[in-house]
Amino acid sequence: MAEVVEREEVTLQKLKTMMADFAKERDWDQFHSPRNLLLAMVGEVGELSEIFQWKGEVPRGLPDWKDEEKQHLGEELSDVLLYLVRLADICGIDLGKAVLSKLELNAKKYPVKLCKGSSRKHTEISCCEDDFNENGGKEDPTK
Ligand SMILES: Nc1ccn([C@H]2C[C@H](O)[C@@H](COP(=O)(O)OP(=O)(O)OP(=O)(O)O)O2)c(=O)n1
Repeated sequence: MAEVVEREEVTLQKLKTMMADFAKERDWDQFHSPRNLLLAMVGEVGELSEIFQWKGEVPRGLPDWKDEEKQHLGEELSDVLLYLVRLADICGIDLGKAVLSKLELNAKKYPVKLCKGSSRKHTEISCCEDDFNENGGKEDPTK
């Protein structure tokens, strides 16, 4: 890529621009269609999965992994992120805006008081009184 971004300066916006430049310089816009990018991203998720395949559960921070293995992991995570950023761009989705909205939605779906210490899906969380509407029906916390 033409420009090297300092670590602390990385933003979704910069990654989007760098991927757009990367594709343009190579005349690869023709290949970066939504479907192609989605398949490329899923392929990279597969490569990411392969790193963990057959290892069983591994401790957080991967203390026993070699530097090369961690570097490889960083590369595959990056491939997934780069294709995701590019896919969002090509689809006209503002990923920064979308991800902040999604976090807000997640917080509504999973209120701390109902979810703390539980990994249950939001559809299985029993509603508190506030979540019932005047008809006695269950409010969808996501609406
Ligand atoms: N048409 C393409 C091909 C590649 N890339 C970029 C995005 C990814 O970050 C990386 C993917 O490159 P490879 O397909 O070579 O995949 P890997 O880097 O995983 O290499 P390998 O499959 O040999 O492990 O390059 C891209 O934007 N558009």
